[in-house]
Amino acid sequence: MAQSERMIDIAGVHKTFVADHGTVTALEPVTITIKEGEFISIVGPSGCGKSTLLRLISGLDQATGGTITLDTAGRKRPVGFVFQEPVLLPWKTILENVRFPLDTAGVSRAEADKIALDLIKMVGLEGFEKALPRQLSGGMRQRAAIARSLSDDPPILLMDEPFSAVDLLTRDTLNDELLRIWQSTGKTILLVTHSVDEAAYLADRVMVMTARPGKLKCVHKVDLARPRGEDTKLDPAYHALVAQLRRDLRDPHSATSGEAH
Ligand SMILES: Nc1ncnc2c1ncn2[C@@H]1O[C@H](COP(=O)(O)OP(=O)(O)OP(=O)(O)O)[C@@H](O)[C@H]1O
Repeated sequence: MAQSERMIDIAGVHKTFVADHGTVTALEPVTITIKEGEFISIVGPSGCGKSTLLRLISGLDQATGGTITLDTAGRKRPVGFVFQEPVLLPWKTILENVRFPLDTAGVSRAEADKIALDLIKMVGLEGFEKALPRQLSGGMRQRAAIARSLSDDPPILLMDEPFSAVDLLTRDTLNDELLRIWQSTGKTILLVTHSVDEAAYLADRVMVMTARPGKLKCVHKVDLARPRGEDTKLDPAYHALVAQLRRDLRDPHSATSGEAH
C-alpha cells in the first residue's frame, strides 16, 4: 500500500488555556504536514508548547482553532504516547503491562501474549517478562513503556522527552534502539527533546519552536545517511546541523537555513 503523504496534517492549530490568572497562549498557529513513516524531532525552549502540540495531535486536548487530520482511517487507536516518566501499572508484570492495551481491547489471551512477547524481545527485555516495574532500571522501564505503546499497533507514536530521565550512555543506546524499532515497524514518530544532538541524530526533519508564546520557527531537513550510528556523530554535516539548532534556540531572531513557516 502506498505511504500516506499526509499522515498528520496540522493546519493553523493554536491553543489558549484559560487559567485563574487569565488566558495563556500555549501555541500560536502551527501548520505542517508529516508523511507516513517520517521521524520528526521537536525542539524548543521550556514552555513553548511542545507537549501541548503532542497532546493536541493525540486528542488528549482540544485545539482552540485550526484542524488536525490524521490519515489513519479504520484504526481504533491511531496514536501511541510515550511520556517522560514511563507510565506502567506497578502491580502488573512487564508482560501484563505490555499486554494491557490488548486485554482492554478484547484481544484473546494467546494472541495478546504472542504480540507482547514479540515486543518485549524487540525492546531488549527478554527474560524480564515476569518482573515488576520497580525491579527494572529507569531505562528498562522506558523500554517497557515503548513496548506497551506499540502493542495495539498505532501507526503514529508520540514521544515526550522519553529519554530525559536516563543517563547519557543509556540514552545513546535507547536512541539506537528506537531507530531500529522505527525502521522495523515503519511508524510515524514525533519526538520532543531538549537535546539538539538527539534531535538531529534521530530525525528526518527537526521542528524548531520559539519561546512563549510557542510558534514554529523553522523546520530543518536532516540530510544524513541511514542507518545512523557512530559514523553519523563524526559527520561534519551532523555537527553543522547541531550548531545551527543551537543558534536557532539561543536567538529567536537568528537567520536560519531551514524552511520557514
Ligand atoms: N492545562 C494547562 N493550563 C494552563 N496552562 C497550561 C496548561 N498546559 C500548558 N499550559 C501552558 O502552556 C504553555 C506551553 O506548555 P507546554 O507544556 O506545552 O510547553 P513545553 O514546551 O512542553 O515545555 P517543557 O519543555 O518545559 O516541557 C506553558 O506556558 C504552560 O504553562
